Amino acid sequence: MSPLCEHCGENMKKMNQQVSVMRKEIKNLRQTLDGAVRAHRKHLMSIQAAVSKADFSGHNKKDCTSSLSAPDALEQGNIQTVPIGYISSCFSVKNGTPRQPTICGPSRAQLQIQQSVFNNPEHALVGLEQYSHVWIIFLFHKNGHQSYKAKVKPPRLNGQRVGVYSTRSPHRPNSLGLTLAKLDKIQGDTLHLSDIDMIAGTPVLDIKPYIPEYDSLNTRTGLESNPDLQTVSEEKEANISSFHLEDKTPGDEDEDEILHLRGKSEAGVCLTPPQTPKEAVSLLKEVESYANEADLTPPDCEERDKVSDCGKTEPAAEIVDRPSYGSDSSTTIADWIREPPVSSLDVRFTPQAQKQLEAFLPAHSPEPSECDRPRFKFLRSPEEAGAAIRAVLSADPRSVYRRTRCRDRLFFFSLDTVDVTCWFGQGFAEVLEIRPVGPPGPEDPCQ
Ligand SMILES: C[S@@+](CC[C@H](N)C(=O)[O-])C[C@H]1O[C@@H](n2cnc3c(N)ncnc32)[C@H](O)[C@@H]1O
Repeated sequence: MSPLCEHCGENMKKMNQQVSVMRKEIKNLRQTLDGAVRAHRKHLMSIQAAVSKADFSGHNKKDCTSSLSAPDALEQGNIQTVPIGYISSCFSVKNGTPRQPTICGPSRAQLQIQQSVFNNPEHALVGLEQYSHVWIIFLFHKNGHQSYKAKVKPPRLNGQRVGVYSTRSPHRPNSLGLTLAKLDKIQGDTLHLSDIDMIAGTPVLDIKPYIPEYDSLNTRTGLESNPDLQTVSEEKEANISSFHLEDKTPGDEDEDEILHLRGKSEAGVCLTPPQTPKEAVSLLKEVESYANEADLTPPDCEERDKVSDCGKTEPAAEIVDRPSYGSDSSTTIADWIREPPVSSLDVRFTPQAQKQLEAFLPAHSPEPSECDRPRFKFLRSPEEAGAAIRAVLSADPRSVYRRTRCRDRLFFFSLDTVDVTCWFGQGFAEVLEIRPVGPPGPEDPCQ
């Protein structure tokens, strides 16, 4: 017979059995809670990944659900890109499009920020009007195929092969392009650009202001050694961030949300493993409220940054004797960019082609639209169009294949609303015909 408890008179053995059942239940409960905490933590991470993606590519909250299924993807660099807009430009096909933005100044484009990316696309452009140039990061969407090779033959190297990463070839892993464009003006949600080398329909992934203090080594070298300049630059940066924080207008939902989330993340949330069920329950609640408010910065990111900054080791640089560029002794470029083996061409127009070009009306001419003269869409005058055509042709836009195998064939390209027909001789290109753009002709195997 088991002894009885001297306080309550209950059977001690029975009581011990009840205690051990309760212990088991507590253990189970703890495991369940641990599991729930782990699941919430995972959920939280996926939201963090989704929103940092929203921050990066312009997703808004309603679009984020699609990325929740790939929380680890971002960490591994596998992001799903979302175009912020599509280029509308004076170049409709690759053929004849300048190889770099500097080749043809009047090459104009517009970029309208998509309504699906920001509720108020024009808000994303506030402040950008203070810059004269912007970096455009885009997709070479008309590469035709996704294949790429480690070595390529840039047209300017006339058949010689170099590593793809020493070139600006469109055919590269990820098909990303980078253009420094002139920002002519911003109207609402639309950027008006010039000096571009992208064809119409190019999906744009990002825009960043061109800041010589950061982006040009010439200016950067000066900045490092000139404390006054550094102060100006820091002030400029401070102004930009305070502008972001203060210049909120009602209806600025996206910006408000991101600012709110950033503020919350500074408080952080403790994600150390719970030691007791009580801790687990309280952590669970914290995680739940945190996740519900979509607080999105990984709690350990500051820590990670510190570690990577401190532990950064520079790879040993290969010492190569490279000639410096111009007066700037800190910058070097490949010889073939400065002195390409392909020389620039003289460009001439036949009298007939010249006359045909002059018949075109400028984009904003007061002539009635029903007038039967053809009209430019982007270009401002026949002179500007002539300069653009000269610029394109003098850089010899032919592929190496065409230059060597189809030397005698006519070359066609479009610029704005103009179809250009020309031919190439030794050291020159001649424009034979200028016509308003028509439907595309049969595919030319040489193009
Ligand atoms: C050599 S790439 C340089 C582009 C950019 N400046 C860069 O460095 O990444 C420029 C050429 O890419 C081609 N191109 C432009 N837009 C394109 C697009 N959306 N898809 C495929 N090719 C394109 C045109 O033939 C143009 O001459």
